[in-house]
Amino acid sequence: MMIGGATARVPAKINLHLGVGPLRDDGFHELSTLFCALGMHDDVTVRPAEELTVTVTGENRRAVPSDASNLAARAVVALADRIGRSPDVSITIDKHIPVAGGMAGGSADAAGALIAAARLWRVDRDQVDLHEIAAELGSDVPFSLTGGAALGTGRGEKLLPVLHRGEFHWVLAVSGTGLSTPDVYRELDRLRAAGDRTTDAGTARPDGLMVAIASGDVRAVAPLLHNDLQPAALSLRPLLRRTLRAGTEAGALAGIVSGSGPTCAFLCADAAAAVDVAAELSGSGVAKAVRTASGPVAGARLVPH
Ligand SMILES: C[C@@](CO)(OP(=O)(O)O)[C@H](O)COP(=O)(O)OP(=O)(O)OC[C@H]1O[C@@H](n2ccc(N)nc2=O)[C@H](O)[C@@H]1O
Ligand SMILES: Nc1ncnc2c1ncn2[C@@H]1O[C@H](COP(=O)(O)OP(=O)(O)O)[C@@H](O)[C@H]1O
Repeated sequence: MMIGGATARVPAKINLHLGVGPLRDDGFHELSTLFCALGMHDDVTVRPAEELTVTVTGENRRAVPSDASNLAARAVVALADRIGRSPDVSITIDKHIPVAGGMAGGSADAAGALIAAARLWRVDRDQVDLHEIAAELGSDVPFSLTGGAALGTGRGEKLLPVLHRGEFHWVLAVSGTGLSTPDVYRELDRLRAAGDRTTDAGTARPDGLMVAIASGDVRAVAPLLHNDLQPAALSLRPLLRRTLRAGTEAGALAGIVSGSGPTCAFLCADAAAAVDVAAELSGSGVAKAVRTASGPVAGARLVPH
């Protein structure tokens, strides 16, 4: 039977802990990070076509490339190369994850394209290791495939599932313009070269936070959120200090820059508190858009047509 198309739904991520070690010879930094997948998704649909095309729809479609540089297109080409077939498909991305926001939106689309194309082409996933292809596409792509909560090491591509209980409720303050991930890592290197490393977690494992996540106790989790990239993101975008302050003043338990930023993520006591914090932040004018989302949620998965 010929399949007409396949759609994958893929979550955004935040880093509950992002410890950045030294710059490696390959240009990446050694990480110790605790990823958490959030209930904010892109949908990626792959259909048979005469040539490889990318169409982007949805509220965050602007600034997403629709040529071969799109990470979803690169994912399809990588899988086609691996199994020795033509990559000619049409890819449609329904984009809801902020672009260049530190929430792994491009990685989500790559992971979605991989599992959707694998389904369309009936790839035997016991024979073809999608995780390995994902890691070649980007450091965050393997986590977009697996989702949940996971400890990421290496450059972020080596994953260990982390025990978690219950749901945590977040408010996301989204900026109008993104930050480039390499620029933020470079800024961290510059700040480190200039001296102060006292707040750096480096590659130590976040054991206390892992215990807190397993307990499901949001008040134990809140004070342990940490991001070594935050000073670099704040250095490039000083106005984010105001956003972080506004979130905690609005009643969040804690606020943190998400990954390389500029999205700020606020942990709230429960779902009702998240709605209140979101309403207050929306009125404060410190963000282009304010969203709520909870997690951990599942990683990339196929959805019925
Ligand atoms: C910072 C994080 C935190 O999860 O994500 P975002 O917040 O951007 O989503 C990740 O480390 C981003 O992962 P990802 O966006 O997949 O990065 P990649 O495409 O692999 O690498 C882009 C560039 O980021 C820098 N990079 C990335 C990962 C890493 N461990 N060290 C690095 O120095 C390098 O300059 C690299 O060339
Ligand atoms: N499918 C995609 N979705 C979003 N951005 C993409 C995609 N493919 C390529 N890009 C490029 O990747 C850059 C980083 O985007 P994104 O993955 O959303 O951010 P981040 O690395 O901060 O999580 C964007 O500026 C864009 O040019």
